[in-house]
Amino acid sequence: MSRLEVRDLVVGYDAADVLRSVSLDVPDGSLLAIVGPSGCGKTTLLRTIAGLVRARAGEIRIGTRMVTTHGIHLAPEKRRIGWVPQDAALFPHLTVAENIAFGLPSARGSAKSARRAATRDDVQRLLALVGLGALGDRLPAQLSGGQAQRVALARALASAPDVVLLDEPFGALDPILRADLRGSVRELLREAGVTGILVTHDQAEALSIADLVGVMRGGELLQLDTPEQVYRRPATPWVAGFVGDAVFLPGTWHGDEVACALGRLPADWVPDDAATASPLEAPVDGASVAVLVRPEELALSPLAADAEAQAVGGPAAVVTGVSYTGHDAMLTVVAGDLRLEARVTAAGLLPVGTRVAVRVTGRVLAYPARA
Ligand SMILES: Nc1ncnc2c1ncn2[C@@H]1O[C@H](COP(=O)(O)OP(=O)(O)OP(=O)(O)O)[C@@H](O)[C@H]1O
Repeated sequence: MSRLEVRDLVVGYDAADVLRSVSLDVPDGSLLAIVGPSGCGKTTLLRTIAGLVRARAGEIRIGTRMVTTHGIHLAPEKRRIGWVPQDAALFPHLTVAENIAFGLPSARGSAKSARRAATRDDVQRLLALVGLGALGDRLPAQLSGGQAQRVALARALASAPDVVLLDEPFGALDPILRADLRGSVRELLREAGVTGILVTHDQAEALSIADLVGVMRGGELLQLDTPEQVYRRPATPWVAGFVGDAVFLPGTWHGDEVACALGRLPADWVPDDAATASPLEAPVDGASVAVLVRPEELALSPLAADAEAQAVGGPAAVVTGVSYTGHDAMLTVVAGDLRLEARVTAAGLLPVGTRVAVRVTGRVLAYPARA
């Protein structure tokens, strides 16, 4: 178990840099999930930490060991890092137990040694840990996708790594298996006490299983925070839209309130560069801002007439669409030029055509308005 620190990492394959000064810190035994659009550099980050790609600049430290810095590039096999790829990548001619034994340092990457080691207690313990105690003699072709991923995790843990890197480990699985496996992988990593980085395309997955979430775009890490902070206080409007549904309204700043189409709302200011700017640097009164409202922050109350809407204080609107998902539903609500998405529980479902008053619950966030 070890802390992982990355400082000002710059990586490129050809002329252009693919990672641009990425810094992150994953405490001992924590799981960091990295999300970001395709091509933003997630896999490159994992490959560089693993030592498979050389950095142009920056440092990587695992515990007290510096594994990458100017003039130093520790070989991948010496980094004490386990790797779980998207497709499990098991050896087809080795049994489950032999595949796991292959990861033992004593097997030294040899199939012959792995066959000999397959009956060892530590292999049996790893098999039990990933819930496959009865399947040690099976070949990979006789496993389901989820079972194969568990074997890949056990093989990665066999070397007693300080850090495990998981590159889209659930990507090829169906949604039910995926949900089931991600819960158990989180528990297994915790039990093994290993620090982990998980790359995923699934924002909900990142928010639900990780201790920390890193949001990348164009080779930069835009935010590294707890899942709650990333969702509740995104560093930029782009992050807000990437990690969840977001409505942005134009507004003006007035002290700790904004005025926008949904009325005058209590608001917190999020400066352009949340990491460095002082929170005191709020805009001047009357300055234009972009107001973030999440769909679940909109409360809808059905109305009998326009007069009632005015009494409630919010704009009168009408429900024009319903997207039902079982436990909740997304309602499209239109008020004049304003089009909003509001998330309601199944019990709060309103039919198309219902006239409603719209109210914002809680504080909203205000970002610098983009020209
Ligand atoms: N071996 C390589 N040689 C040259 N360019 C590469 C190489 N591997 C990746 N790239 C480029 O580096 C950039 C980042 O790729 P990377 O695979 O790290 O992104 P990613 O965020 O993991 O993408 P995805 O989500 O699609 O897997 C992309 O523009 C990609 O084309």
